[in-house]
Amino acid sequence: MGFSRRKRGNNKKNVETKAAPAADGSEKVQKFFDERKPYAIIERDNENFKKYYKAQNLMSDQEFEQFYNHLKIILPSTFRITGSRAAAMEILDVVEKNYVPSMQDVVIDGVKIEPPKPLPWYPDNLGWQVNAPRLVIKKSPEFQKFHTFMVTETEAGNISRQEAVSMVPPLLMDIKPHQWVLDMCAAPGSKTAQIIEAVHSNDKLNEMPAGLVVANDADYKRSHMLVHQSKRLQSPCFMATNHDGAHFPNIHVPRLDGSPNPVGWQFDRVLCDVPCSGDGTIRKNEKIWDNWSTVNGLSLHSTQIQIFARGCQLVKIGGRIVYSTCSFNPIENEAVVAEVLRQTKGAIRLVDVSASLPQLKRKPGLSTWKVTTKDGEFIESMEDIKDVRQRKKHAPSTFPPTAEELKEMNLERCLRIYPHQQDTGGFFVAVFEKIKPLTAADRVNLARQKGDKVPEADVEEAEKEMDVSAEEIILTKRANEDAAAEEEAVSAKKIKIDADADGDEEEEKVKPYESKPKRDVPGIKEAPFEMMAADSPDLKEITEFYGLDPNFPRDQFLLRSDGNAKGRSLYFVSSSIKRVLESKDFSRLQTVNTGVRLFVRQSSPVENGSPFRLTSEGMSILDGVVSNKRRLTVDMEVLKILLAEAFPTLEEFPEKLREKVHTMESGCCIVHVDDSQHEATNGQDRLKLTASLVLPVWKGKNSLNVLLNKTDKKALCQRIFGIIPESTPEHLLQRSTEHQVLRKKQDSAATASVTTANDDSITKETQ
Ligand SMILES: C[S@@+](CC[C@H](N)C(=O)[O-])C[C@H]1O[C@@H](n2cnc3c(N)ncnc32)[C@H](O)[C@@H]1O
Repeated sequence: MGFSRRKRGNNKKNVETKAAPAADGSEKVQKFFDERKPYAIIERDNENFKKYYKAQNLMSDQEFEQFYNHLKIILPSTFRITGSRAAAMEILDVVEKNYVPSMQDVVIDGVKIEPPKPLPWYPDNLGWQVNAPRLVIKKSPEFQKFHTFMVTETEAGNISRQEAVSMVPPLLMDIKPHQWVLDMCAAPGSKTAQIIEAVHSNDKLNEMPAGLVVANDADYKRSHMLVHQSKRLQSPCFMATNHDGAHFPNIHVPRLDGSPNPVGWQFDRVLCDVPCSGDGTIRKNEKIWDNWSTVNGLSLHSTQIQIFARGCQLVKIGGRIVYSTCSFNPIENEAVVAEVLRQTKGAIRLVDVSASLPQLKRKPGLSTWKVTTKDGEFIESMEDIKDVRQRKKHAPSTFPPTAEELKEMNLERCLRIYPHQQDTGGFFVAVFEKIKPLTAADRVNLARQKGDKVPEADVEEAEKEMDVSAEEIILTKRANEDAAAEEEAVSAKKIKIDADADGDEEEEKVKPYESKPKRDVPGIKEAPFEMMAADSPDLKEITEFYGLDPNFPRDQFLLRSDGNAKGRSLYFVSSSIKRVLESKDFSRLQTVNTGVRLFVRQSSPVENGSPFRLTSEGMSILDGVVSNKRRLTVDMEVLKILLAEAFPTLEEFPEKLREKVHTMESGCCIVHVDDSQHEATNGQDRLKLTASLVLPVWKGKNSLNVLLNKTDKKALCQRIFGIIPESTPEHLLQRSTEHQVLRKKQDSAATASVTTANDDSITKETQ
């Protein structure tokens, strides 16, 4: 039996979509999905897919039918509530108390629509599922209201749309705040976001985590998606890099105690969420029904092994490495796991995670599977491939392990998650621990850790490993650039790979990694990373004006000058990121971004003010270090004015606040919102703040203006007060008296000067 590759575009047009009945009643809701697109161009059926997976013996025949039918049902949407714990709990409170109760009894066209519900296995109810197609949203005011809330909060970065099963790997990494974590194939970054949150999970104790997160992606353009992701999480412990994961560079990192002999950079946790054929996302990416073929998995098998094997070198002894794909295919899953277990010769072992996330339904990994050629022909061994050229290209590691090998491997410890088990996408996850040295660098690090004498031979070998790796980076780059001309690369180009199992908004499709020189990527310009001297005049000026806490580390600032000698923005990094930046090999690392922007140089000077303004993304750090000199406390009434009005003047605020403001020089300050009076006032109409809220504000001669971008301001105003902020300054100016206009104009000149591309709301609202 052979599976020929279906030609693209040979799918039947205007075929009515076929939704199979689902066992759990979701077929009722499916009706609304199907109404949405009655003449879908994709037929949800693929004989080759069905035969291939049936042959893999994944489950009983009866269950297979259930599995296959469930693939045809459109995926419910799922989301995660993100951000620091306190902020996430606040959003959760709103969802649970304001929205879910109102959606309990919605019936549309005789079908009862279930309200959003928490994913039972996701910790602290922070993962949610919503089974409401567009038609339901249109017809139900309750769902419509919730949808608007979701859109606003997603834009503000407080909610992240992510496929439920894609949330599993970071949870199984078991990350602690002090750990160093590498995400090898990270873009667009939904799992990175979860990792950053885990490293910051102790933030309520006001601790700067000792851990760090490096998010890497081989695709230069996609690696910039990680910058966006990290920016809203405001972590000084984060770095985005751009390398082929299989050749992630070796870096020496200065030792903590300052002693000589820097250590090789290794991580406590590594995630290899490798590029894969993505057939586990078929419910969302319907095109897979049309495009599916065995070629996709076979073409990626070797790349997956290389990335995972490099991950094993980069993880510390005692550390954890997680391998995952959004594919059902054993060639991309167990076969990769088995080969890397083989190659690492007992240095890593599969961890039994059956007790973790107990409510998550899963099946064990396969111990055996069927292999095909690229033409879809089932084969038992390499000898079955008659064409010599084909045989040369086929990886022997695609075949299942021998009975002897299996005894050591424990492949059943892998997790297979199927869509019909809990109405999700499909995923494969395997969790490993490094238990023995794998490289000379491991042996050196282990000996140093134990305080043992380090054998000279190991040190030399470790240095050689470093050099080989550096050389490899250059060689692979060249090889990759040349590869474009080769036949393999041409065929690879045809394969559309789903990069993202995550159900994020962007339905990104990427090709397997092909190195592209940076100059080919338009629109992306990078500034160099330069550590600032702790006693630099700029930092002295900032310290003075904002009364920075003397204990705040001034030697952890980065200057990114964007080619401007005076520098525009000051970024703050954690001490662990600083160690990396100070590595003698730092230039080997293609760093895309790091640090949280705390201060921005203003384009025009302000009389008696600081040349630097504060940023909204820096608030969580600055809140603890800016003195009372540049701080105001306001109540909810004042906050409402600040958020809802486009350009509030001082006259609108209570006298006590006005008095304090008058004593301050013009410029930036921090506003702390006090909601302790909530019960005493008409708090029932609005959200009670459970986490502290701090905002950057520009204090002008006669006005106070919140320095938030439009999206964040709108989300906050809507969430707390249920209103949309005023946004048209012209309209406001027209309404104002001559006197007010004059004064506002005076202030607007100063305020406009503090505006940057990111905090653009003020410019528009004051000019
Ligand atoms: C499945 S996606 C990762 C999804 C991501 N972990 C998330 O949760 O948002 C795979 C990613 O691997 C990247 N990639 C492909 N080949 C790579 C390689 N050799 N090294 C590192 N990344 C690679 C792709 O650009 C793609 O962004």
